[in-house]
This record gives sequence, structure tokens and C-alpha cells, in this order.
Amino acid sequence: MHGLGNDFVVLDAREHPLPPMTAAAARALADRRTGIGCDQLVLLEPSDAPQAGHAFRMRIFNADGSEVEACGNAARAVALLHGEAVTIETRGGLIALEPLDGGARVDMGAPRFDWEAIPLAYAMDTAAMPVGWPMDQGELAQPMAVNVGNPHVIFFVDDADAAALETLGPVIEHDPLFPERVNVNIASLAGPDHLKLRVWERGAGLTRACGTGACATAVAGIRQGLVHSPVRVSLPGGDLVIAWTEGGSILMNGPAAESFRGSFDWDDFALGAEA
Ligand SMILES: N[C@@H](CCC[C@H](N)C(=O)O)C(=O)O
Repeated sequence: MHGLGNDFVVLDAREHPLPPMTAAAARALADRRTGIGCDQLVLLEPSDAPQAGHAFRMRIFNADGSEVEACGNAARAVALLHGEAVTIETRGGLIALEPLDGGARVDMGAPRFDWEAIPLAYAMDTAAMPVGWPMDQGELAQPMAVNVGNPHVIFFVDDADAAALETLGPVIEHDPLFPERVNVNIASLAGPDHLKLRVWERGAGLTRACGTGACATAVAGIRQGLVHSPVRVSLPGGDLVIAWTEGGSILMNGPAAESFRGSFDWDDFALGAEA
């Protein structure tokens, strides 16, 4: 499946359990040359608390095998796959999915701004971070950090297309300021309710779109008074619409699609990958 070209292998283990997923197996499945190929592997499992109304659990693994808390584009894809409005569990918390024609609306929960929640290595104001290299490279001054289930750093620049995200992204992702690494967003203003955005994703690199990146960047822009809600966020793969008011949940609206279904021999990936 994919959301604006951010692509996923979705494994549905809600009714038929799979052997435990490992980082090595996730990496092997995500490999674009020797596996199926994807930015993120998405694993659906039964909920721990069905009595509380949680329909199922969505687990997310980046292409590098790391298990993470949230994925906005995958949430829309899974909403489309499930076909009914539900609340589901993720590592980042509960999210509410509502399938729409050709996509979905997702309540991503409330953003967090305190430095411990990002998380950062030490205390600072996340709305105007006084940081040094590599984040003070000319236009890349004064980032903001937002956690929308997963950690994001956001830079507003004059021209998002001109920034050297492919070289700065991996350096910033691994900067010691971010003990759990970080997703790197570079955005520019395209209008009073419109942002242009490119994202270097933690554990996956440059992707065509990042749903949580769009949420974090829209929230940062609204907080700074740069744009007003709802915000259209244009990514290389297409547009998302993000609505947020201070103190509330983030609502994300956008497309998703199924590319194909298939089967594979688990042992080729899971056991082969461990060797
Ligand atoms: N593509 C995703 C985000 C996936 C996880 C991210 N790379 C992380 O490590 O937090 C999205 O659409 O939000």
C-alpha cells in the first residue's frame, strides 16, 4: 500500500499470528533489491484491550529495521484496508481512523512540545531551539521540535526545494541532541494556509511523503503564526490537509491506495535474515 508514494508492506496478523518480527526480518522485507521493498513495514496484530474498544494494534518498522511509534501515511492506508471507522493502538498512543473515498481522515492525537517528550538530550525551548552545528547552516537556523507520536525537527526556509536535505538530513537525524534520532522536515511558506514540505525520515531517508512530518510541520507553522488551520501541506508525492487548534488533536486528511497483494515464504526473510 502507499500514501502519496510513501510505501508500505502491510502484514495482517490480526487473525493468523505470524512468528515474532525482528529488525533483521523487517530490513530484509524492506530491501528494494532482494526483498519486497518499502519505506516502512506495517504489522497489524490483535489489540491488548479489545474490551476498551481498541480494534487492533498497528506496529511500524522503518526500512532500517527500527520499530517506531507512529506513521501517518500508514494510518490512512490501514484505514482504507480495514474499511470502517475504528480506534487503534500504536506505540505512540491511540489514533482514530475513518476511511473516506480513496483515503482517510485520521485523528493523530495531541502534539507534545516539552523537550523530554521529543525527546531531546537536554532542556531547551522547542519553539526556538538555540542549537549549534549542523543545525545552524545558513537558512537552517532556529529549528522547532514537535512530537506527534514520533519525534520531528522542523526548519522553515525561503525555498524548501533548494535545501540540501539529502546531505543534511542524515547528519541531523543522528545528531546527539536527539537521543532517539529524529525525522527532519524542511518547509517553506506557499500561502497563508499552504506549506511546501520535504522530509528526511529517520530510518528510511528521503521519502515522497511523510504524514507525521506534515502534521508536525503544520502544528509548528500554526504555533508560530506562519499559517492558519486547516493547512494544505504539499509534499513531493502530493497534498495532505492538516487541521489543529492549540490544545486539541491533529486531524489529517489525505489519500491512500493498495498497490497489490501477494504471498512470500516467511523463512526466506525471517530465518535467512538472522543468519
Ligand atoms: N512515513 C511515516 C513516518 C514513519 C516513521 C518515521 N520514519 C520515524 O522513524 O518516526 C509517516 O507517514 O508519518
